[in-house]
Amino acid sequence: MTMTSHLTPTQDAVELHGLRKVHGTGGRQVTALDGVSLGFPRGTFTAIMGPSGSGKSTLLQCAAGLEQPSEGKIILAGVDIGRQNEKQRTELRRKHIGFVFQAFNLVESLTAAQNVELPSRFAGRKVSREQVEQALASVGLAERAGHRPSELSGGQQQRVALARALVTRPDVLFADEPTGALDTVTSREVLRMMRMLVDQEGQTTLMVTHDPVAAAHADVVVFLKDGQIADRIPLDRRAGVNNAAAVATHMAGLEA
Ligand SMILES: Nc1ncnc2c1ncn2[C@@H]1O[C@H](COP(=O)(O)OP(=O)(O)OP(=O)(O)O)[C@@H](O)[C@H]1O
Repeated sequence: MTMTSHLTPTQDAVELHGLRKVHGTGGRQVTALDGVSLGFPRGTFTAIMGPSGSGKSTLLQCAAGLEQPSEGKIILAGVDIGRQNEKQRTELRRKHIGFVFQAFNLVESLTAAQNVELPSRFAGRKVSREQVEQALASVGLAERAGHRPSELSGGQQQRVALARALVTRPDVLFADEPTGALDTVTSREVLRMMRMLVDQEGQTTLMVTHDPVAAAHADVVVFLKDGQIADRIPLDRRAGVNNAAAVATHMAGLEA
């Protein structure tokens, strides 16, 4: 079991300590995470890559408090979530976490602004009209607040989902294949927006992706293999497109 520590405790928005996750029981057990210790520093953008089945989604789900690890500890926004009951964890997620997924999950009959507001309203937390406007403006969609999803491009719809995730100003944004359903051009639009949110608003972001070009927008790429950290490479932002090539080469090495 690899126990290499990548923690920088004083600055991390999320800390994972010796995380293990075993799915299933009896003879059908699968070890999805096998001793992962990793920190995600505040205000940085981390991409998580790795071959299919390497544990990326499990890591994201555990780090976000959606799945319970079999062993290990998760500190989110300074709180040890293993010590919390389900209700406290739900509250912690609502307060401190935003999510975007491959599917935009927007309600077709509602406007962009109403979609941004809806989850907070469900959670019993009122967000003001200004907060909604600000969230849409932060993803460059101030002019589209009154439009329904069908009147927006795929990239714009994902940016609405991004605004919805960010309207409560979460400590950490979790993104699981956020550009998986988008074409190359609209992917870039969403990734540039995510990068800008990190640079301008200090939005801590954690993204699972298969796409080296998407990962190249991050500050650090963590590579998983067989539930363990195979590598962690910091990217030099000045290297631009060369980063995507370096990430792709690294991935190919892991898949070989
Ligand atoms: N609910 C579950 N029950 C049983 N096994 C599971 C469950 N969820 C995940 N696994 C297994 O755990 C391992 C890691 O899965 P995970 O989805 O985290 O990998 P991944 O790297 O995100 O894969 P992909 O890139 O294909 O989405 C895989 O072997 C998977 O089959």
